[in-house]
Amino acid sequence: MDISKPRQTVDESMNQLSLSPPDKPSFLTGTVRAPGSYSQPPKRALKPFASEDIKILLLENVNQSALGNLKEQGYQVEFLKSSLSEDELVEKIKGVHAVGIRSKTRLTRRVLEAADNLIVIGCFCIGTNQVDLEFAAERGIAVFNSPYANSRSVAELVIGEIICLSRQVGDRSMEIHYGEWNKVSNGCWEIRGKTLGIIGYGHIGSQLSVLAEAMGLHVVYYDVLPIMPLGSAKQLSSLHELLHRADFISCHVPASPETKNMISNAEFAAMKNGSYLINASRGTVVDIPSMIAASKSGKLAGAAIDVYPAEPAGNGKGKFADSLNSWTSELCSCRNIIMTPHIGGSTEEAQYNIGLEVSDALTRYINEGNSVSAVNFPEVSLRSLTEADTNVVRVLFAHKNVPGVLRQVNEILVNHNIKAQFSDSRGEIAYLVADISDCSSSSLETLHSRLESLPGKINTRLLY
Ligand SMILES: NC(=O)C1=CN([C@@H]2O[C@H](COP(=O)(O)OP(=O)(O)OC[C@H]3O[C@@H](n4cnc5c(N)ncnc54)[C@H](O)[C@@H]3O)[C@@H](O)[C@H]2O)C=CC1
Ligand SMILES: O=C(O)C(=O)COP(=O)(O)O
Repeated sequence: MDISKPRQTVDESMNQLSLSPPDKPSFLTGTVRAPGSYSQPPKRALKPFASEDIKILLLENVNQSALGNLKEQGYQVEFLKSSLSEDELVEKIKGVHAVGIRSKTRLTRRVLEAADNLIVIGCFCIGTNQVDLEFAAERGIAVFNSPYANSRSVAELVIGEIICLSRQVGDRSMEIHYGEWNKVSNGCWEIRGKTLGIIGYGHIGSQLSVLAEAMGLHVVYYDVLPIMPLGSAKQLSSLHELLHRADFISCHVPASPETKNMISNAEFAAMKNGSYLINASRGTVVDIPSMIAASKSGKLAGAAIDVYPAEPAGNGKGKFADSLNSWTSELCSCRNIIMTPHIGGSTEEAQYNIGLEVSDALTRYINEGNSVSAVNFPEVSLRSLTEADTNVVRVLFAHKNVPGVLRQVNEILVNHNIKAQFSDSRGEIAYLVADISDCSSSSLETLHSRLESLPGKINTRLLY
């Protein structure tokens, strides 16, 4: 069903709202859950449609906290443990209103073109490089993520890896698993007094900085933005200077054209002999064949890699092989290389919190049109309606950011009392939310079709 179109009339909806419990249908009785405030009088649950008609597709084993949260809303939720290929998604996404993914699932232009009902995407992770954000916005699809719920988990893993690399724990552990006793101190160091170079001093890089200083490391960092140092850390003006000074180098930049292969032959050449590299950001950031060469030449004393240019869609034996990345066996043969299967953010705490945060964002957007914290869309929020706001309809109108559209919209809304209105734009896209009163059922149908007929329209939703 097309959720953008009014299904029940306002009068019917109001009648249902006036029922008293326990007769009131469950999808109309609850108050809309929003983080933080529960103001008086109680919020009125806006529903554009019966909740059971909302279809949500959750991929990549998103945490059960999200599943519970979304099911509580009455939505139909399909839950899959692994990711899907582009071809599979093109079929699967048809009729879906919201999709939840993690870092693996690629929502390409082709997938989004096939998404006939999609209004919102939830990335249950930090990175959003796997989604065509610009095209999603052009289609009026808002994208949300969890900007820092797993930052601490990544920073802690990196701290552990710095010590493990420095003491060659990975190699010693592997040897003893195969029966070899190899008690050595050669090339094993304390980390105290060594220098950590952090590339990308954002949420994760800065957390790492604090933990590292507490362990006695000196911290230097490089970032394209001027960022206030924490503790005694020092920002350097060039990547080259960082490579030249650091004993340990850890990458915490997003995937972008600028960061693609940012650590390659020239950068390995600029590093100190016997330095260590850690990459728990994105697989595109480090050129692995160059890293293998640096490891074999002794330039690198060790490395810890959590992310890869190609990663398997789901768990399973034999999936991380040369067929995925041609250099896999060569990498596995290098000494003192710790390899982990993209687990930087995979802790119970992080996943539970991400599940709640992103499912809340999806629910707020579906139920109230609230786009605050969207990563690709104008951020607009109106106060929640209360039980006292009877006969009020919320209009959600995404449109092209060109002159004259707002005037045309207001010409359509002019026959109603506009109780509240807020509009904002982001690049080519604008988004208007308006609460209007005095809507009869017939005017609602007309309102919807008139807004839909405007030339600048991207999509229209009415909540009532
Ligand atoms: N391994 C894992 O499981 C996880 C990996 N990640 C990855 O870590 C990345 C970083 O995460 P956050 O710290 O939360 O991101 P963030 O956005 O808070 O910080 C990134 C920093 O990199 C800087 N930066 C961007 N381009 C740069 C360049 N060319 N050179 C130098 N600095 C540059 C930015 O100015 C920013 O300060 C994410 O984009 C994600 O790809 C995030 C969470 C878990
Ligand atoms: O948060 C991120 O960007 C990550 O890389 C973690 O991704 P994941 O949820 O483990 O697929």
